[in-house]
Amino acid sequence: MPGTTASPWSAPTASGALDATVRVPGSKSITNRAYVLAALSRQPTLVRKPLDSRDARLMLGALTALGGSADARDDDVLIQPLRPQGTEPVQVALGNAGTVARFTPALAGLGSRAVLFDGDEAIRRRPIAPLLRALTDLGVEIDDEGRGAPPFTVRGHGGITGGKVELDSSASSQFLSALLLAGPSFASGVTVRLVGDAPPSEPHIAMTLDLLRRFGAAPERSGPEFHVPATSLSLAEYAVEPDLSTAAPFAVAAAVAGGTIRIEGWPEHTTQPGDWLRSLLTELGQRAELDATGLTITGTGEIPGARLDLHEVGELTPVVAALLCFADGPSVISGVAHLRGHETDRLAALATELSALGAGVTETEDGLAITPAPMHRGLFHTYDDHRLVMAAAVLALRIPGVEVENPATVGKTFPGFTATWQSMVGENA
Ligand SMILES: O=C(O)C1=C[C@@H](OP(=O)(O)O)[C@@H](O)[C@H](O)C1
Ligand SMILES: C=C(OP(=O)(O)O)C(=O)O
Repeated sequence: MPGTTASPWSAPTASGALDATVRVPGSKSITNRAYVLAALSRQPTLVRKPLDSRDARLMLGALTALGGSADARDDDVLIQPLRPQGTEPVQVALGNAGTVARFTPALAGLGSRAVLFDGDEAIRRRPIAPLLRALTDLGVEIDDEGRGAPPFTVRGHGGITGGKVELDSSASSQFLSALLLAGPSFASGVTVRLVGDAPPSEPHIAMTLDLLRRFGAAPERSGPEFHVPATSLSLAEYAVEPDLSTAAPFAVAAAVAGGTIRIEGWPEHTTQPGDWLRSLLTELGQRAELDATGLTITGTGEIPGARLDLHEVGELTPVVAALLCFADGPSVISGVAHLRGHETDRLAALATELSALGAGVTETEDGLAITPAPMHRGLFHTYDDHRLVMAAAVLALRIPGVEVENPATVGKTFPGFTATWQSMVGENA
């Protein structure tokens, strides 16, 4: 069984209706995009209130290895542009961060070194071959010994010509985002023509285009074709929004336990997929009110079954699946076959762990079928997946005695999760 030998976390059960205000850290997806674009800019960028977590630190480590630098200033981080110097080989540690694994190889192609990319066992199993093929087609020299997966070496030759390329981004939207983020720095820009099934996670593609525009690029999209002209990027300062996918377990907590949860700083306009939770919760009969200070969710504790296509918001699946275990009828989640290539095979992990606690959960070809049933205490395995820790916390609100294995793995995106969760429920951390 995956995981570490650290003690499990006894996740708290709600003793009554919830009443709490919570603040979640910065968005992983925005932070790591802002860091990449800042490193590719011609002048330093002050990234305000970025996420500080394992994935964000891995991104800073990668940029430092590639010739950039980052200085923490209170809650902010000043990123210096990449100044690749020297020719000796370096290494980039990927951990299990999809954004680092997918976004940084192109940056190595812009430098003049051999850069070895490798990380956790799990990242070696996650899809990346279509991206490596597209980078190769754009003139980047990559040696992966035919694996199409880490470990692989990018041999930089001082720049990337760029131009037109075909890409199958159906296994992960991050392949497309990777080419678009680096595109302004290619000599001829980049034109990506998507082939194969549509990429998942459409909001994350919109996020990439939004961030590119803020840094001065002019991406264009026409059906399956994306064009990013060569541009000199720059943005003096950029403030990161709170992470709405990290906010997801807090947002659904009021629906599960009843009561009111306020999430500070929920943006009024955003490209984050987590914003879809407002319409989901409303559709499920809860109240979600957004104003300039944040989002207030008032829940009933009663949840109807639902049929949900989560193709665009796949990373919310673990928390939504946990929520639907408390519905008053069956539910079906579809459109998320690609979750088999996330931090772990999330469909298998959720079917196994939710069933082990008593729910009727089975895998379908592209999702989960959930038949609620009385659930009971037990150890919830987390497969080194932060979002499984969050899903288990949601279950524990109504099931006494849920023990969460390896809670520290939540540090991928929110190192303070268990303490914040306990204070939301009214327990001392
Ligand atoms: O670009 C991004 O920041 C992300 C895109 C999505 O990846 P997939 O398209 O691989 O699901 C999402 O699940 C991941 O958590 C973050
Ligand atoms: C899929 C996820 O992460 P990654 O950025 O590693 O792809 C996630 O956070 O749910």
